[in-house]
Amino acid sequence: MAGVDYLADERNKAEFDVNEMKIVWAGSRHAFELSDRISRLVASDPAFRKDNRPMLSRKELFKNTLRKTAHAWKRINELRLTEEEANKLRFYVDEPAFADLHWGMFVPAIKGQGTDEQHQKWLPLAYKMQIIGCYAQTELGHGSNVQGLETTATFDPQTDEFIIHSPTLTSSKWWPGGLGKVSTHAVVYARLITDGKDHGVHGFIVQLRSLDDHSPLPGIIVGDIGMKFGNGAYNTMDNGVLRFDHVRIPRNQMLMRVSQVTREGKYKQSNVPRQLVYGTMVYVRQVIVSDASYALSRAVCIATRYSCVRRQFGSQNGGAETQVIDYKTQQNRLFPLLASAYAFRFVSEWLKWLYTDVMQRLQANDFSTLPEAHACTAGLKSLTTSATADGIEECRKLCGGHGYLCSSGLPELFAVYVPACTYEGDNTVLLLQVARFLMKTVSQLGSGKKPVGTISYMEQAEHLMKCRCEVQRAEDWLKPSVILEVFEARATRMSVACAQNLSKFANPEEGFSELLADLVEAAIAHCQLIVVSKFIEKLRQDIPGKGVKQVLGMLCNIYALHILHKNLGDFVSTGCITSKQASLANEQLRSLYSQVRPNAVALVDSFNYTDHFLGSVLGRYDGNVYPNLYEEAWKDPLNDSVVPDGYHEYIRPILKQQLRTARL
Ligand SMILES: CCCCCCC/C=C/C(=O)SCCNC(=O)CCNC(=O)[C@H](O)C(C)(C)COP(=O)(O)OP(=O)(O)OC[C@H]1O[C@@H](n2cnc3c(N)ncnc32)[C@H](O)[C@@H]1OP(=O)(O)O
Ligand SMILES: Cc1cc2nc3c(=O)[nH]c(=O)nc-3n(C[C@H](O)[C@H](O)[C@H](O)COP(=O)(O)OP(=O)(O)OC[C@H]3O[C@@H](n4cnc5c(N)ncnc54)[C@H](O)[C@@H]3O)c2cc1C
Repeated sequence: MAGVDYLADERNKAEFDVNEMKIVWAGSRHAFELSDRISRLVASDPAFRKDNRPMLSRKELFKNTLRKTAHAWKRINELRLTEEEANKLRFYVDEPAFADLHWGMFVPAIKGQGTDEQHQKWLPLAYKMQIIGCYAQTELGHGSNVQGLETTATFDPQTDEFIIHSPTLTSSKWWPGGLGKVSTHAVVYARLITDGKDHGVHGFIVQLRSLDDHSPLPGIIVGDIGMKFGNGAYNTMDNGVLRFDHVRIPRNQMLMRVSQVTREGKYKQSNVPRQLVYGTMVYVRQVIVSDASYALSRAVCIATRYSCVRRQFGSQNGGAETQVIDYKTQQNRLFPLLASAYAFRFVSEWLKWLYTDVMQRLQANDFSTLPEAHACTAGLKSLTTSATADGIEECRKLCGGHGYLCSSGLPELFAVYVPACTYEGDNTVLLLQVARFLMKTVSQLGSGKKPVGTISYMEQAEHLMKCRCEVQRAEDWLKPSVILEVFEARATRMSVACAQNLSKFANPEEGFSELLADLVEAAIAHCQLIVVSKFIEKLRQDIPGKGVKQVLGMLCNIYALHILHKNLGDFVSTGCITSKQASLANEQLRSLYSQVRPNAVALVDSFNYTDHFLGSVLGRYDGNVYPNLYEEAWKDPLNDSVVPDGYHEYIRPILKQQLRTARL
C-alpha cells in the first residue's frame, strides 16, 4: 500500500494555509528553506540512520556517534556549509555528541570571555576542529553553587603560569559533556588565587590530551562517568570526570575579558560586571528554550497523528470506531501541548532577539539590561524545559501502550530530553534567581526607578493589585487585553505577597529561605505571563496566509486559558478572577478545542519534520502505522531465532521438571 496517505482526510480538513504556517514556524522563508533542505539531506543519507540505537551496547553506541560526527563534519566541509547550515545539520542528525559542547559551549565561552588576542589564537583552531573542547564547570561536590567550586588556579610569578589543581575528591570535575573520551581541551572553571588571595571563580583554557596520541597529559586523570538514564538516549555523550594534579598552564590561558592577572601577579578587573563569567550559561539557556519548542513539537506531532489513526469504542452498526483524538479528554491533554509548542517557539524567537540586543549593548559598555536577560533566560529555560519534559511523557501516555515501544520514538525522546531540567542550571535554582529579580523590582516600586522590559507591568502595580476581571460571558475570554490583565494581576499579587511576607523577617536571607516555595510559584507566574504576552505580541504582527493568524489566535487562547485552568488556585485566591469566571474560561476552552480539532494534523505538519527526524512509527507522515509497527517488531534481535538462546539451559529444564512432577 506504498504511497497511500492515511491521514489525507485529516489534511483536507485544514482551514489554513499549511505552507505559510511552515514559514511562521521556521521564523522566515529563508529559515524554512534552509531547514527543509538540510533535513532532507540528513534523512536521505544512510550514514545518519538512527533506528538501531536502542539495541546497541554503550561502546557500540558511542563509537557509532563518533562515526556519525566525523561523517557530519566531512559533509559540512565537502558541501562548504555555512555556520547556520552546519548547526541545522547537527540538529537534524539528532544524536547528542561531544560536538554539541564544542560548538555550543567551548567556542562561546572563548568568544564571550576571551580577549581579542585569545580569540585570534584559539578560535581558528576550534573552528577547524584542530582542537576539540568542552565546558568543565560542575564538580562532584558542587554544581548549582558555582561560587562553591573547589578547583584552584594558583598563579606562580616565578614561571608566569597557573597551577591547576583538584585539592579534594569533591573538586573532581564531574558531568562535562565531551570530556570523558574526546575533548583535547576544556574551559575549566577554577578559583583564581594570586599571592594567597582567592578572587573567586574564573575560566581557564586547559589542554587535557595529547594532540598526537590522545593520551591524557601529565597530571591529568580523565574518564567517563558511566551509564545514564535510558538505553541509547544521552549515552551517546561521554560525560566525564577530570582531576588535576598541579597541572601548569601559561598565564595567557586565563580567559581575561572580565579580569586579568598581570605578569607581576596583580589581579585587575575590567569595567564589566563579574557576572559575565557566567555569560556562556546565559547564551546556552536561551538556546535551550528554542530546543524545548522543537522537542515538544516532535512529541506532539507523533501523538497528534497517532491519535487520528487510533480508533477505540463507539462503532455503530459495524462501522469504524471513534478516532481517539475526538475524545474531549484526549483534546484536553493534547491541544494545550500543541499550543505550548507554538508558544515556546515564539517566546524563544523573542528571547533570541533579547539576547542579541544585550550582547550589542555589552559591546557598548551598557550593562543595564543584563539582570533582565539573566532573569528571562533562567526563568524561561526552567518553565519551558519542565513543561516539555512533562509534555513528552504525556504524549507517550496519549499513545497508549504503543507509546511505550521504542519504535514510537517517545521513550528515547523523553530520556534524552529530561536532563534539560537539570543541566545548565537546576530548574528550581533558576526560578529562585527570577524570584530574586522580582523581589528587587518590588522593593524599588515607588523609588522612582521605572521597571522596564518584561517587568514593566509592575509599573501599574497599584492598579493590578485591585483590578477586577470584566469577563461576563465565555467569549470575553478571547480578548487579549482581558487575558493580559489577569495574568499581570496574578503575577503582581503573588510577587507583592512574597515581598510583604519577606518584610516580616528581620533577616532578609532567612526570610527568603523560609519562603522559597512561594517565591518559586511567583517566579513561575511571572514566566507564564512572559510566554502569554509574547504570543499575543506575535499575533499583533502582520502574518500572511489564509487562516494562519486565526488558527494561531486559537492556540494562543488555548495556551493562556489552559494555564489559567491549571493554576486556578492562584488566580482565584489572589482575587484576580471569580469561580464563575473560571468556569466560563473552561467553557471557552472546550469550544476552542472543537475549533482546533480539524486543523490538528495540519498544525503538526507545519513543523515540517521528516520521518527520519521524528523517528517514530506512530508519527509517520502517511499514518500507515499498523503494518509498520508489525514489521518493526520482527526486526528485534530477540526474533532472530524462533527458539531463544537460553532455551536449553533455562526453559527446557523447568518444563521437564514440571512434567515429572505432574506424573507423580
Ligand atoms: C547548546 C549546547 C548543548 C546543550 C548541552 C548542555 C550541557 C550542559 C551544560 C551545563 O550544565 S554547564 C554547567 C551549568 N551550571 C549551571 O547552570 C550552574 C547554575 N548556577 C548558577 O548559575 C549560579 O551559581 C547561580 C545559581 C546563578 C548563583 O550564582 P551566585 O551565587 O554567583 O549568584 P548570586 O549570589 O545568587 O547572585 C549574584 C548576582 O549575580 C546575578 N547573576 C547570577 N547569575 C547571573 C548570570 N548568569 N548573568 C547575569 N547575572 C547573574 C544574580 O542575579 C545576582 O544579582 P543581584 O541580585 O546581586 O543583582
Ligand atoms: C546530562 C547532563 C549534562 C551536563 N553537562 C555539563 C557540562 O557540559 N558541563 C558542566 O560543567 N556541567 C554539566 N552538567 C552539570 C549540571 O550543570 C548540574 O548537574 C546542574 O547545574 C545541577 O547541579 P547539581 O547537579 O549540583 O544539582 P544540586 O544543586 O545538587 O541539586 C540537587 C537538588 O537540590 C536542590 N537545590 C540546590 N540548591 C538549592 C537552593 N539554593 N535552593 C533550593 N533548592 C536547591 C535542587 O533543586 C535539586 O532538587 C550536566 C548535567 C547533566 C545531567
